[in-house]
Amino acid sequence: MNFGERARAALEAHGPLCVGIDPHAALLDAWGLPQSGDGVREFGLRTVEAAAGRVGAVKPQVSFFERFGSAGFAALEEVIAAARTAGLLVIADAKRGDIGTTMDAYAAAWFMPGSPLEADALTVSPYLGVGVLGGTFELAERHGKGTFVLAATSNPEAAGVQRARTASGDTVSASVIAEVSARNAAATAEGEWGSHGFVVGATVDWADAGIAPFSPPAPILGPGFGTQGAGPADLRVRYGQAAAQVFASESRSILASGAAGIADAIDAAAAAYREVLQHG
Ligand SMILES: O=c1ccn([C@@H]2O[C@H](COP(=O)(O)O)[C@@H](O)[C@H]2O)c(=O)[nH]1
Repeated sequence: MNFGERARAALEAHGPLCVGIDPHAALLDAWGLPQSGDGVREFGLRTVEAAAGRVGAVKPQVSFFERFGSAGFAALEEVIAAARTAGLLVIADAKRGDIGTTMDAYAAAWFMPGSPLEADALTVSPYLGVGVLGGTFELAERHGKGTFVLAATSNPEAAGVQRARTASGDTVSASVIAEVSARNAAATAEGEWGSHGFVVGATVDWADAGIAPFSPPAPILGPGFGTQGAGPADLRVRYGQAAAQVFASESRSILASGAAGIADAIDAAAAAYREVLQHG
């Protein structure tokens, strides 16, 4: 099964909630864990244990592991492996973007079967040109992996770059979506979801971003829920017809409940998103 279809199956089985694994320094303190590789390992493994069976996907934020160097990366390897063993889709949020030959090495790190950091999908930046992602797309497709391309990110600072107009008059966000959609169409059988999804923040006004109407046959990663201000109702308000395609990503809002409360927090949030999908 390609990644697009695996994402679709996960969304159908579990609903939209995607649990972010972001071991901020303050959260490590609140969880009573050390500021070290051991701390982020324990934080990640406890989050995975709580998420398993409750949601379809987790999104480890690589930066919070990277700050502990090799110990942090060793911890991340364990967290990713535990999540995948538990049947969770792992979306590695590393936002890789570089020239094509360098991207190929990133793709090998995150997609090659047996690689220490093997994940199911990776966030990638198209801002060196969508063309640099060709080798990454190809390796992902070959191994049933996927990408989430930064199209319209949740942060307000993105507007200046992403809402700018290209020579055709489209916004940069819209042109990224069009280029990646063309790749999906060429690489995917009729009726299947493509393996290259889009990051479209839950805080983004689609008319302003020039991306409405937008309902691609591909998954959407929607950060911006929870601490950044969007709530479950924004699944319909923001994503409209594409609501059922969205992994609604929450990190701090769930992780703040602590190790003792995280399972209940995930249950409550997951139910709230499913309710919006079922009853509007
Ligand atoms: O547009 C984007 C893309 C990625 N992110 C990442 O998602 C989480 C959000 O964390 P919260 O605690 O739920 O706010 C974090 O890892 C970001 O790097 C994003 O926020 N916006």
